[in-house]
Amino acid sequence: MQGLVTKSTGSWYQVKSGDQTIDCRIKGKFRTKGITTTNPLAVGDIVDFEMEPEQESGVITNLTQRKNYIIRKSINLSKQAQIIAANLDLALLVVTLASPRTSLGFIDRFLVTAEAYGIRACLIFNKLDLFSDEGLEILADYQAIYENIGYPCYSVSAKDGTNIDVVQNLLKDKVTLFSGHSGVGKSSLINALLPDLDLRTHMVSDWSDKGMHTTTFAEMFDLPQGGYIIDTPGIRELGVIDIEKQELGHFFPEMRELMNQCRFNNCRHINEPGCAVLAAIEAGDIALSRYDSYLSIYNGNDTRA
Ligand SMILES: Nc1nc2c(ncn2[C@@H]2O[C@H](COP(=O)(O)OP(=O)(O)OP(=O)(O)O)[C@@H](O)[C@H]2O)c(=O)[nH]1
Ligand SMILES: [Zn+2]
Repeated sequence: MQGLVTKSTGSWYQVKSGDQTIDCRIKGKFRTKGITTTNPLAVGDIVDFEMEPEQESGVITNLTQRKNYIIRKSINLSKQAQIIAANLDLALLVVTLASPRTSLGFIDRFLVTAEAYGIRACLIFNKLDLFSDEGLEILADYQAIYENIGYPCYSVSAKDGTNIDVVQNLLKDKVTLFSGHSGVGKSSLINALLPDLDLRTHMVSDWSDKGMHTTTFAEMFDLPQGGYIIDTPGIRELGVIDIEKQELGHFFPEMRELMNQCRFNNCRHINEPGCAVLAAIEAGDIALSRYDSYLSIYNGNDTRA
Protein backbone atom coordinates (compact mmCIF):
# COMPACT_ATOMS: atom_id res chain seq x y z
CA MET A 1 0.00 0.00 0.00
CA GLN A 2 1.08 3.55 -0.57
CA GLY A 3 0.50 6.52 1.69
CA LEU A 4 1.52 10.03 2.66
CA VAL A 5 3.48 10.78 5.84
CA THR A 6 1.46 13.47 7.61
CA LYS A 7 3.20 13.47 10.98
CA SER A 8 6.46 12.23 12.39
CA THR A 9 7.46 11.70 15.99
CA GLY A 10 10.92 10.35 15.32
CA SER A 11 10.18 6.66 15.64
CA TRP A 12 6.53 6.54 14.58
CA TYR A 13 5.03 7.99 11.45
CA GLN A 14 1.43 8.78 10.74
CA VAL A 15 0.64 7.61 7.22
CA LYS A 16 -2.49 8.59 5.38
CA SER A 17 -3.77 6.18 2.77
CA GLY A 18 -7.19 6.75 1.29
CA ASP A 19 -9.51 7.50 4.19
CA GLN A 20 -7.31 5.68 6.67
CA THR A 21 -4.59 7.00 8.92
CA ILE A 22 -2.17 4.34 10.12
CA ASP A 23 0.66 4.55 12.64
CA CYS A 24 3.75 3.06 11.08
CA ARG A 25 7.31 2.34 11.99
CA ILE A 26 10.24 1.90 9.67
CA LYS A 27 11.89 -1.27 8.49
CA GLY A 28 15.38 -0.96 7.09
CA LYS A 29 17.32 2.15 6.25
CA PHE A 30 16.34 5.00 3.95
CA ARG A 31 19.17 7.19 2.82
CA THR A 32 18.99 10.55 1.13
CA LYS A 33 21.51 11.01 -1.64
CA GLY A 34 24.10 13.72 -1.08
CA ILE A 35 23.42 14.59 2.57
CA THR A 36 23.65 12.97 5.96
CA THR A 37 20.34 13.30 7.67
CA THR A 38 19.28 12.87 11.26
CA ASN A 39 15.84 11.64 10.23
CA PRO A 40 15.05 9.19 7.45
CA LEU A 41 11.53 10.38 6.63
CA ALA A 42 9.57 13.59 6.90
CA VAL A 43 6.07 14.89 6.40
CA GLY A 44 5.17 14.94 2.73
CA ASP A 45 7.04 11.72 1.97
CA ILE A 46 5.17 9.15 -0.08
CA VAL A 47 5.92 5.69 1.25
CA ASP A 48 5.03 2.06 0.68
CA PHE A 49 3.90 0.20 3.78
CA GLU A 50 2.46 -3.11 4.90
CA MET A 51 0.08 -3.77 7.77
CA GLU A 52 1.61 -5.75 10.60
CA PRO A 53 -0.06 -9.13 11.04
CA GLU A 54 -3.02 -8.82 13.42
CA GLN A 55 -2.15 -5.27 14.35
CA GLU A 56 -3.59 -1.85 13.69
CA SER A 57 -0.13 -0.54 12.85
CA GLY A 58 2.04 -0.73 9.78
CA VAL A 59 5.64 -1.04 8.63
CA ILE A 60 7.13 1.34 6.08
CA THR A 61 9.15 -0.60 3.54
CA ASN A 62 10.02 1.94 0.88
CA LEU A 63 10.37 5.66 0.30
CA THR A 64 9.38 6.90 -3.14
CA GLN A 65 11.58 9.49 -4.79
CA ARG A 66 11.08 13.04 -3.56
CA LYS A 67 10.47 15.82 -6.04
CA ASN A 68 12.00 18.26 -3.53
CA TYR A 69 12.64 18.63 0.18
CA ILE A 70 13.66 21.27 2.65
CA ILE A 71 16.28 20.75 5.31
CA ARG A 72 17.59 22.40 8.39
CA LYS A 73 21.22 22.27 9.30
CA SER A 74 22.00 21.15 12.78
CA ILE A 75 23.63 23.82 14.86
CA ASN A 76 25.59 21.37 16.95
CA LEU A 77 26.34 18.58 14.57
CA SER A 78 28.03 19.97 11.54
CA LYS A 79 27.20 18.44 8.17
CA GLN A 80 24.11 16.76 9.54
CA ALA A 81 20.79 17.96 8.27
CA GLN A 82 17.27 17.41 9.36
CA ILE A 83 14.71 16.91 6.62
CA ILE A 84 11.75 19.06 7.55
CA ALA A 85 9.31 18.32 4.77
CA ALA A 86 9.21 16.78 1.31
CA ASN A 87 7.26 17.09 -1.94
CA LEU A 88 6.15 20.66 -1.48
CA ASP A 89 4.01 22.21 -4.20
CA LEU A 90 4.18 25.77 -2.93
CA ALA A 91 6.16 27.91 -0.50
CA LEU A 92 4.07 30.82 0.65
CA LEU A 93 5.58 33.81 2.38
CA VAL A 94 3.26 35.95 4.47
CA VAL A 95 4.51 39.54 4.53
CA THR A 96 3.32 42.88 5.85
CA LEU A 97 4.35 46.38 4.86
CA ALA A 98 3.84 47.67 8.39
CA SER A 99 3.51 46.34 11.94
CA PRO A 100 5.85 44.63 11.38
CA ARG A 101 7.48 45.69 8.13
CA THR A 102 8.92 42.85 6.06
CA SER A 103 12.03 44.03 4.22
CA LEU A 104 12.50 43.40 0.52
CA GLY A 105 15.83 41.81 1.38
CA PHE A 106 14.06 39.23 3.50
CA ILE A 107 11.51 38.54 0.76
CA ASP A 108 14.28 38.09 -1.82
CA ARG A 109 16.26 35.75 0.38
CA PHE A 110 13.16 33.63 0.85
CA LEU A 111 12.55 33.53 -2.90
CA VAL A 112 16.16 32.58 -3.62
CA THR A 113 15.91 29.76 -1.13
CA ALA A 114 12.65 28.50 -2.66
CA GLU A 115 14.29 28.63 -6.13
CA ALA A 116 17.28 26.68 -4.87
CA TYR A 117 14.99 24.04 -3.40
CA GLY A 118 12.99 23.89 -6.62
CA ILE A 119 9.72 24.95 -4.99
CA ARG A 120 7.25 27.40 -6.51
CA ALA A 121 6.84 30.48 -4.34
CA CYS A 122 4.29 33.22 -3.88
CA LEU A 123 3.74 36.20 -1.61
CA ILE A 124 0.72 36.97 0.53
CA PHE A 125 0.50 40.58 1.71
CA ASN A 126 -1.56 40.50 4.90
CA LYS A 127 -3.28 43.18 7.00
CA LEU A 128 -4.86 44.86 3.99
CA ASP A 129 -7.39 46.41 6.37
CA LEU A 130 -4.63 48.60 7.83
CA PHE A 131 -3.50 50.15 4.55
CA SER A 132 -3.87 53.85 3.87
CA ASP A 133 -4.10 55.10 0.27
CA GLU A 134 -0.39 55.74 0.33
CA GLY A 135 0.17 52.22 1.65
CA LEU A 136 -1.89 50.80 -1.20
CA GLU A 137 0.35 52.56 -3.70
CA ILE A 138 3.47 51.10 -2.14
CA LEU A 139 1.76 47.72 -2.13
CA ALA A 140 1.04 48.02 -5.87
CA ASP A 141 4.70 48.89 -6.53
CA TYR A 142 5.93 45.91 -4.55
CA GLN A 143 3.50 43.54 -6.16
CA ALA A 144 4.54 44.77 -9.63
CA ILE A 145 8.18 43.96 -8.86
CA TYR A 146 7.35 40.37 -7.97
CA GLU A 147 4.52 39.70 -10.43
CA ASN A 148 6.82 40.84 -13.25
CA ILE A 149 9.34 38.14 -12.46
CA GLY A 150 6.79 35.39 -12.04
CA TYR A 151 5.89 35.31 -8.37
CA PRO A 152 2.14 35.56 -7.85
CA CYS A 153 1.11 38.10 -5.19
CA TYR A 154 -2.09 38.26 -3.20
CA SER A 155 -3.33 40.80 -0.70
CA VAL A 156 -5.56 39.65 2.12
CA SER A 157 -6.81 40.49 5.54
CA ALA A 158 -6.90 37.63 7.98
CA LYS A 159 -8.81 39.96 10.27
CA ASP A 160 -11.81 40.88 8.10
CA GLY A 161 -11.60 37.93 5.72
CA THR A 162 -10.80 39.86 2.52
CA ASN A 163 -9.56 37.50 -0.22
CA ILE A 164 -9.34 34.49 2.07
CA ASP A 165 -11.37 32.64 -0.55
CA VAL A 166 -8.69 33.46 -3.14
CA VAL A 167 -6.03 31.87 -0.92
CA GLN A 168 -8.29 28.87 -0.36
CA ASN A 169 -8.45 28.35 -4.12
CA LEU A 170 -4.71 28.79 -4.43
CA LEU A 171 -4.00 26.07 -1.86
CA LYS A 172 -6.52 23.56 -3.14
CA ASP A 173 -4.97 20.11 -3.60
CA LYS A 174 -1.45 21.40 -2.93
CA VAL A 175 1.07 20.82 -0.16
CA THR A 176 1.92 24.34 0.98
CA LEU A 177 4.56 25.56 3.36
CA PHE A 178 3.75 28.73 5.29
CA SER A 179 6.60 31.07 6.25
CA GLY A 180 6.90 34.60 7.53
CA HIS A 181 8.24 36.83 10.24
CA SER A 182 6.74 36.65 13.66
CA GLY A 183 3.73 38.96 13.88
CA VAL A 184 2.75 39.09 10.19
CA GLY A 185 -0.38 37.13 10.97
CA LYS A 186 0.53 33.64 9.87
CA SER A 187 -1.38 31.94 12.64
CA SER A 188 -4.37 34.21 12.07
CA LEU A 189 -4.31 33.37 8.38
CA ILE A 190 -3.97 29.65 8.93
CA ASN A 191 -6.76 29.76 11.49
CA ALA A 192 -8.92 31.55 8.93
CA LEU A 193 -8.19 28.76 6.45
CA LEU A 194 -8.66 25.97 8.99
CA PRO A 195 -11.51 27.11 11.19
CA ASP A 196 -11.45 23.96 13.33
CA LEU A 197 -7.86 24.19 14.35
CA ASP A 198 -6.18 26.26 16.98
CA LEU A 199 -2.54 26.21 15.97
CA ARG A 200 -1.31 27.54 19.26
CA THR A 201 -2.40 24.35 20.95
CA HIS A 202 0.16 22.35 19.01
CA MET A 203 3.28 21.58 20.96
CA VAL A 204 6.39 21.74 18.87
CA SER A 205 9.79 21.29 20.39
CA ASP A 206 12.57 23.19 18.76
CA TRP A 207 15.87 21.87 17.49
CA SER A 208 17.90 24.36 19.45
CA ASP A 209 15.92 24.17 22.72
CA LYS A 210 18.24 24.12 25.70
CA GLY A 211 21.12 23.47 23.33
CA MET A 212 19.98 19.90 23.04
CA HIS A 213 19.56 17.84 19.96
CA THR A 214 15.80 17.66 20.04
CA THR A 215 13.63 17.29 17.02
CA THR A 216 11.08 19.47 15.36
CA PHE A 217 8.04 17.47 14.46
CA ALA A 218 6.50 19.13 11.51
CA GLU A 219 2.90 18.29 10.91
CA MET A 220 0.61 18.63 7.94
CA PHE A 221 -2.90 19.92 8.34
CA ASP A 222 -5.74 18.87 6.07
CA LEU A 223 -7.44 21.65 4.20
CA PRO A 224 -11.21 21.29 4.00
CA GLN A 225 -11.17 21.80 0.22
CA GLY A 226 -8.28 19.33 -0.35
CA GLY A 227 -4.56 19.83 0.12
CA TYR A 228 -2.31 20.35 3.12
CA ILE A 229 -0.64 23.13 5.05
CA ILE A 230 2.72 22.70 6.77
CA ASP A 231 3.54 25.02 9.59
CA THR A 232 6.00 24.61 12.38
CA PRO A 233 7.53 27.50 14.30
CA GLY A 234 10.96 26.11 13.53
CA ILE A 235 10.61 26.56 9.78
CA ARG A 236 8.88 29.89 9.69
CA GLU A 237 11.86 31.39 7.98
CA LEU A 238 12.47 28.64 5.43
CA GLY A 239 15.97 27.41 6.23
CA VAL A 240 18.81 29.14 4.47
CA ILE A 241 20.81 26.77 2.36
CA ASP A 242 24.32 27.09 1.07
CA ILE A 243 24.46 28.52 -2.40
CA GLU A 244 27.68 28.85 -4.36
CA LYS A 245 28.32 32.47 -5.32
CA GLN A 246 28.71 31.46 -8.94
CA GLU A 247 25.27 29.89 -8.84
CA LEU A 248 23.44 32.75 -7.17
CA GLY A 249 22.27 34.52 -10.34
CA HIS A 250 20.44 31.35 -11.40
CA PHE A 251 18.06 31.81 -8.50
CA PHE A 252 16.98 35.28 -9.64
CA PRO A 253 14.59 34.53 -12.52
CA GLU A 254 15.07 37.96 -14.12
CA MET A 255 18.85 37.45 -14.14
CA ARG A 256 18.69 33.83 -15.14
CA GLU A 257 17.09 34.63 -18.46
CA LEU A 258 19.74 37.20 -19.37
CA MET A 259 22.91 35.55 -18.13
CA ASN A 260 23.77 33.73 -21.31
CA GLN A 261 23.98 37.11 -23.05
CA CYS A 262 26.79 38.34 -20.79
CA ARG A 263 30.13 38.64 -22.58
CA PHE A 264 31.93 36.40 -20.08
CA ASN A 265 30.40 33.08 -19.18
CA ASN A 266 31.69 33.40 -15.62
CA CYS A 267 30.27 36.92 -15.26
CA ARG A 268 29.47 37.88 -11.67
CA HIS A 269 27.22 40.73 -12.88
CA ILE A 270 29.04 43.20 -10.67
CA ASN A 271 31.32 45.32 -12.86
CA GLU A 272 32.11 43.19 -15.89
CA PRO A 273 32.04 44.82 -19.33
CA GLY A 274 29.34 43.49 -21.62
CA CYS A 275 27.20 42.31 -18.71
CA ALA A 276 23.59 41.84 -19.84
CA VAL A 277 22.32 42.05 -16.28
CA LEU A 278 23.93 45.43 -15.64
CA ALA A 279 22.53 46.65 -18.97
CA ALA A 280 19.04 45.54 -17.91
CA ILE A 281 19.40 47.41 -14.62
CA GLU A 282 20.52 50.48 -16.53
CA ALA A 283 17.46 50.17 -18.77
CA GLY A 284 15.18 49.83 -15.75
CA ASP A 285 14.19 46.27 -16.61
CA ILE A 286 15.50 44.80 -13.36
CA ALA A 287 14.33 46.27 -10.07
CA LEU A 288 17.14 47.92 -8.11
CA SER A 289 15.92 46.39 -4.87
CA ARG A 290 16.30 42.94 -6.39
CA TYR A 291 19.82 43.68 -7.54
CA ASP A 292 20.67 45.07 -4.10
CA SER A 293 19.51 41.77 -2.62
CA TYR A 294 21.67 39.91 -5.12
CA LEU A 295 24.74 41.89 -4.08
CA SER A 296 23.91 41.56 -0.42
CA ILE A 297 23.58 37.78 -0.59
CA TYR A 298 26.62 37.58 -2.88
CA ASN A 299 28.67 39.48 -0.33
CA GLY A 300 27.44 37.29 2.48
CA ASN A 301 25.48 39.98 4.27
CA ASP A 302 22.61 38.81 6.37
CA THR A 303 19.42 40.20 4.91
CA ARG A 304 17.20 38.07 7.06
CA ALA A 305 16.24 40.88 9.40
N1 LIG B 1 -5.25 44.52 11.44
C1 LIG B 1 -4.90 43.26 11.23
N2 LIG B 1 -4.25 42.59 12.19
C2 LIG B 1 -3.93 41.29 11.97
C3 LIG B 1 -4.25 40.64 10.76
N3 LIG B 1 -3.76 39.38 10.83
C4 LIG B 1 -3.21 39.25 12.04
N4 LIG B 1 -3.30 40.40 12.74
C5 LIG B 1 -2.78 40.66 14.10
O1 LIG B 1 -1.37 40.61 14.06
C6 LIG B 1 -0.86 40.04 15.26
C7 LIG B 1 0.02 38.84 14.97
O2 LIG B 1 -0.78 37.82 14.40
P1 LIG B 1 -0.38 36.26 14.50
O3 LIG B 1 -1.38 35.53 13.68
O4 LIG B 1 -0.18 35.86 15.89
O5 LIG B 1 1.02 36.34 13.75
P2 LIG B 1 2.07 35.19 13.46
O6 LIG B 1 2.69 35.51 12.15
O7 LIG B 1 1.46 33.84 13.58
O8 LIG B 1 3.11 35.46 14.57
P3 LIG B 1 3.90 34.40 15.47
O9 LIG B 1 2.84 33.56 16.13
O10 LIG B 1 4.67 35.25 16.43
O11 LIG B 1 4.77 33.65 14.52
C8 LIG B 1 -2.09 39.70 16.12
O12 LIG B 1 -2.29 40.76 17.01
C9 LIG B 1 -3.20 39.61 15.09
O13 LIG B 1 -4.45 39.91 15.66
C10 LIG B 1 -4.93 41.39 9.75
O14 LIG B 1 -5.24 40.94 8.65
N5 LIG B 1 -5.22 42.69 10.04
ZN1 LIG C 1 26.70 39.59 -16.27
